[in-house]
Amino acid sequence: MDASAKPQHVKLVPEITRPSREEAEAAVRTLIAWAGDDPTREGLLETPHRVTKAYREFFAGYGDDPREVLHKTFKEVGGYDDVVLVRDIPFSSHCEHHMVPFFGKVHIAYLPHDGVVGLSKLARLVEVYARRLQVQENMTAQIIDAVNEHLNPRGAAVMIEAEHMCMSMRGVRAHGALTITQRFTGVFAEDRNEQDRFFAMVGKR
Ligand SMILES: Nc1nc2c(ncn2[C@@H]2O[C@H](COP(=O)(O)OP(=O)(O)OP(=O)(O)O)[C@@H](O)[C@H]2O)c(=O)[nH]1
Ligand SMILES: [Zn+2]
Repeated sequence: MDASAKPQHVKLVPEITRPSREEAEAAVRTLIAWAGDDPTREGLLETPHRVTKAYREFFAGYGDDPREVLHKTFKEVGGYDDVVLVRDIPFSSHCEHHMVPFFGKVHIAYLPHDGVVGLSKLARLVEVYARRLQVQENMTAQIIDAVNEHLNPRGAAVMIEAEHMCMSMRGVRAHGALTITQRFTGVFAEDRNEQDRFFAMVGKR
């Protein structure tokens, strides 16, 4: 869809002035030199172009609207109102502190109130927020807030398990350390049994 055709509510982050492609490529050349290499050598000549192209993909989530992902619900579900859980949704994102990847799995559960959403949409919702500069806690909160706002469930639960490259490739070099964040709302927050059921379904007990 043409970006200009998107509705106003797409503007999820404050307006920023996006630099031109040429300016972004010049910045990549600067970083190559900062790394200690020669941006004019043959193997690196096209790299700034590739990097700016890759950035469009890595950070495509800024142009995505969770409302568009979750607006369509299905009500003919035979009265089904028990938990719907999609677990092990793979994601990769970039930490906003170092701009290096963190990646792992997201588990999302909700107790339907007024219809259900297409299962793929929960994975699409993860992409909306993963393809931005992130911290894991914020991504956890944003996902559950979107589920609550757009599906109005009786309860929701989100857990993210991720490895942060800024903690393994550099800095403390804690290879394999896993960060787990979780958030419960509604029935999941109030009822320990529902939380336990969630943990059992994601294989955490
Ligand atoms: N809470 C949280 N911290 C994160 C996340 N991603 C990266 N970090 C942390 O952000 C912190 C930034 O700390 P600073 O002291 O400002 O930066 P630094 O000197 O590069 O820190 P070190 O990684 O300890 O070398 C580090 O502790 C990272 O591990 C995240 O998703 N959530
Ligand atoms: Zn980091």
